[in-house]
Amino acid sequence: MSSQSALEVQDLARWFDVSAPWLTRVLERKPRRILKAVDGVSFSVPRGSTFAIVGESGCGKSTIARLAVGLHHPTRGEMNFAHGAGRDGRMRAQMIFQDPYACLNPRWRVKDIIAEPIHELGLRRGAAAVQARVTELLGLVGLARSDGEKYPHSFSGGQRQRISIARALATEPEFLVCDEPTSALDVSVQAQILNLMMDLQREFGLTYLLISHNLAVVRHASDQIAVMYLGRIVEQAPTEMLFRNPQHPYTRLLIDTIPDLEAPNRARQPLAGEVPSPIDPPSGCTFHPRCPYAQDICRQVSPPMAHDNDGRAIACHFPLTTARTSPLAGLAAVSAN
Ligand SMILES: Nc1ncnc2c1ncn2[C@@H]1O[C@H](COP(=O)(O)OP(=O)(O)OP(=O)(O)O)[C@@H](O)[C@H]1O
Repeated sequence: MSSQSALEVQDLARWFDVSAPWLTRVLERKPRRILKAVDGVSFSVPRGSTFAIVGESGCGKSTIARLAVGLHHPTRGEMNFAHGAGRDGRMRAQMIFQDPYACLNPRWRVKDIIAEPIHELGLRRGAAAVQARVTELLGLVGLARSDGEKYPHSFSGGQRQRISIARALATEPEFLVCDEPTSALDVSVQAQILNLMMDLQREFGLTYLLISHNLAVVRHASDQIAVMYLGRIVEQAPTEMLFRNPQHPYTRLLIDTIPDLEAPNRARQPLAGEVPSPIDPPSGCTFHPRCPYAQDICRQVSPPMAHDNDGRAIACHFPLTTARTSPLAGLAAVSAN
């Protein structure tokens, strides 16, 4: 494992057995059904950086987040953190969820919620030291000492997310897995929480795995983006490269769904159709039924992942080259006639 990496993921897969119960299967002659939520994903996350995973609902993002914090075990492949379990035997990866309210005990005061992991892990000795640390953590996330006396229901969604960040920081993590941390929040509050996360990253050298269905949300917060479709990464690149020159048709279509204030009249191809079921995925390239460029080979052969020297990886038989980034717009213009 490279000393620069905080996390290396190699050929990671997580399958779920979604078959009917055994007796039903035998009596009704139903086949076993396997859902490949994540199927052969590889990436590495440099220390102190933010690696975002984006894609539509059901593509496997949350399953990767859960694998990262040990809530799922891989069916195949590996996920290695640089720090391992740490010298003190504890994992330094913590998770921040979409719905902070569901993760905060409603009967506990905020100061007790934040103090619990400090006490559990023995990170401070004595009530005064724990209390001082709680006050420090509240300050770090922009809350007042007096907020510690209140219960979670007294806070807005954004403030609750600040509380769950403080609780995560209480464990002194090196790695935070953030699963849709802002999607339950108003747009203005989303930016505040993302800015807070970026400030904390700079201050403590944290590494983030940021999961989102929304490319616009991760654009300013991430260093690299992996775009997932039906359990696989279809394109991965440094953030600005991905936005400037998306090469997978799916990435291009996702970018086209972002309202663009600078070019509101730009021709766009809508992202048509639903994500197919991962229980019975399409043959070949699983994106082919929705792809404007699909040809016979796309229906038959799954494209391998190709890496270039600039840090881009892409799995597509017909990547959009720079000269070809506008045919989608061309198609839209043709279909409008
Ligand atoms: N425990 C499970 N048992 C069976 N299927 C599961 C389980 N967890 C996830 N899945 C399925 O795996 C696929 C990927 O789910 P996952 O939650 O990882 O996707 P996602 O991209 O995070 O979507 P969303 O944004 O809707 O959560 C989905 O089809 C989902 O129904």
